[in-house]
Amino acid sequence: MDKYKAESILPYNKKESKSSQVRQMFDTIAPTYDMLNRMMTFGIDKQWRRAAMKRLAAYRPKTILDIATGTGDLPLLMEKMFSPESITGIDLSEGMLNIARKKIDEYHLNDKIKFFCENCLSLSFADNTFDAITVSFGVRNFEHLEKGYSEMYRVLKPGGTLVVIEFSTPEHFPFKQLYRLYTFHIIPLMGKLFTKDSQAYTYLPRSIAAVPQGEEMLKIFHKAGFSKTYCKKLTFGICSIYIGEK
Ligand SMILES: C[S@@+](CC[C@H](N)C(=O)[O-])C[C@H]1O[C@@H](n2cnc3c(N)ncnc32)[C@H](O)[C@@H]1O
Repeated sequence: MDKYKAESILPYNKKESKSSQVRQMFDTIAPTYDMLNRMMTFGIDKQWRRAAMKRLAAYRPKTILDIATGTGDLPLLMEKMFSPESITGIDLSEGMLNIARKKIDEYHLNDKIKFFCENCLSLSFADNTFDAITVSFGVRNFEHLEKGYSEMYRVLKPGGTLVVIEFSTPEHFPFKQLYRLYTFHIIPLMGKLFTKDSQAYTYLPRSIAAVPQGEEMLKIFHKAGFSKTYCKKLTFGICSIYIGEK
């Protein structure tokens, strides 16, 4: 398996595994995660998720696995937009999942949306289980990107769809320069002011800068077995949607 730069970008130290550090980081920032997300993206993250789910809705999936589900925003949006038969959300962080569970309780969706704590590098589901898999803002945190994608391929049904939403970096002047200034200077400052974990918001721009983008990301899709792949850039290239089929 190839190694990717994003895999060596760690939140805290060199000793523990990336999965363990990522879990610790999200457990710590979970209480302020939603609020800071909205603030840092000026609420545009909601539009990015909606744009991606519009594309997924066209495939009419009935059973969906949302990987790195976090506080559960994507399952709730899917339920609202096209109401599939069932949605399973998995995440490494119990802290994030507890917030997701509270939201599902509030909306009385416990029968339809289920959350489990697991690492997506070794999923507990049988081969060919889901019609679709979604991952929003999760893949840059994976310890092994190729392992993550090959597990997704394994549990997806033949003909099933994978939709990945991930940050990317604008390539052209002046957005490239403005974006760098914003992510490397303003975001860490906000993180310091509003969370107990200032390192989490220096990890964010470093991990975005290192994650494979565009064609490079699609190459990893192909390596895992996905076909009919494409990438759509949003908002000057700040966010990208990647789609592939099994
Ligand atoms: C930036 S949050 C995104 C949450 C949510 N998908 C969203 O759109 O807001 C990234 C999430 O990925 C989870 N995560 C990272 N690596 C993971 C892995 N290997 N397996 C499962 N979850 C993982 C983290 O715990 C965290 O909740």
